[in-house]
Amino acid sequence: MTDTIFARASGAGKAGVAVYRLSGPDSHAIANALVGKRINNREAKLVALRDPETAELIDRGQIIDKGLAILFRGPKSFTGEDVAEFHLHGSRAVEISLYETLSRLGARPAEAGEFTLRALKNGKLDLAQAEALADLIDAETTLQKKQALGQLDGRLSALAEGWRQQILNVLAPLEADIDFPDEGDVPAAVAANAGPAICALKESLTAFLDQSIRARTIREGVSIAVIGPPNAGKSSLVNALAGSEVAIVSDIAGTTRDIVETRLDLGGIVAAIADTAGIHGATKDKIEEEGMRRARARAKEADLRVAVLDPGHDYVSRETLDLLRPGDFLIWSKADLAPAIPEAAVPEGVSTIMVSSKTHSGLDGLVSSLTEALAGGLDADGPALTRERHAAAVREAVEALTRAESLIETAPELAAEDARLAARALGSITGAVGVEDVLGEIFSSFCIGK
Ligand SMILES: Nc1nc2c(ncn2[C@@H]2O[C@H](COP(=O)(O)OP(=O)(O)OP(=O)(O)O)[C@@H](O)[C@H]2O)c(=O)[nH]1
Ligand SMILES: [K+]
Ligand SMILES: [Mg+2]
Repeated sequence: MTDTIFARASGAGKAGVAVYRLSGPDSHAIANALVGKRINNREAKLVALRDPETAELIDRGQIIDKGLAILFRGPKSFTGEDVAEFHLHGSRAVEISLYETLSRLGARPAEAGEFTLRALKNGKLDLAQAEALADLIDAETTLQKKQALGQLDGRLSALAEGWRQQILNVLAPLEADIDFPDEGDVPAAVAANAGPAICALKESLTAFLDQSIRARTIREGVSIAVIGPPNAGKSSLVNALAGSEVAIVSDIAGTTRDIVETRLDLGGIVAAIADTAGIHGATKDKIEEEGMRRARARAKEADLRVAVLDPGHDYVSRETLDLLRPGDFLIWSKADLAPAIPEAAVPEGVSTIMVSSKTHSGLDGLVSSLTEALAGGLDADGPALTRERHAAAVREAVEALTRAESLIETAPELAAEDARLAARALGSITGAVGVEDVLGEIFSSFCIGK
């Protein structure tokens, strides 16, 4: 027997309206008892909620609150079970007395993600869609929202299911031949058909994996490290990009010691941009040394590096330039002072831009170049392997198909087994097979009430 669960579905804290949700076999009986009469299915009704045990007392009991009640009869509800929703005032006191009463009437507080888990178990959405729901709730940029909505619509699910079906189609004649062999081994015709089909699918999976790596940046965001010698204008640039004074700026070399991180929305990509300590030769200052160590480490692990050099300096920091990789940026700072750009051997594939953090000249150009580098050509609408879990499943399928391909002529039973493994791996994307063990992990990242 399933429990009846409840939680606040809207955000915590004081609010004009808060939405509470009950799901489970007793949810309608409990709702009707609170309201003191039967509520019709899918009809929003303004009601007073009372604790039924005190309702008979003087003054017809204390009301919990007045608000809207809506019932959804399963399976036509979010969870697929009977669901009741109350739209009450977002007050701590109302919440406390509602929770007390609901608990006494036999419902229990929901665990994180439990509503969605029930929806999954009742086939209202699959695992990729449940993940998309979490992504939609977490979405900070329009691009993230677009991607999550597409995934929620079942675009990845349809693709993964299609691949799995293709494998099953190849597998069926192969298995038939293994189970009922006319001759000793698989007829050449079956192997001749299955081989190319497996190979073609393997190729499309591999291509999809490659293209999906960038799509993940929409969901996960990217990290940018701003690096350069002391006083180059790194903190000033980060402040200009962020539009606020996130880092201390001064004319004293060595102002920034710790890494100062802030978030930017670059064309829908969430970028965590890190200001770092100035990198230069050796120092006797232990704190400065540690700052430089952190700066170099951050430069190495960031997705993109923006080096800042002051053209007015009488040297060009080779140490900084050596940290750059193709696709990174080199900013000549303090453009308003209009110094001549020194002759520096710029590493290959690095774009150079002149910027003044004081007058903001060149700043828009930098923002659009960064945006183009990160979000250019990204298709948020298409299906994508937005999580490592999806990519791992596809990689596993590719490996199994590669083995199947090589075994199809010599050991068809083993080839069939590998093809089954590949189908299983792809099925785990939507949760069609073998996901029980990961469910806990996925749903624990949900908020209570989702
Ligand atoms: N005129 C002008 N001055 C700038 C510009 N950018 C930075 N400065 C000045 O350059 C000095 C150093 O700037 P910061 O932003 O602190 O430099 P930094 O690279 O973060 O320095 P450290 O943290 O010490 O490594 C300050 O006096 C800034 O006002 C600019 O675009 N134009
Ligand atoms: K400084
Ligand atoms: Mg600084």
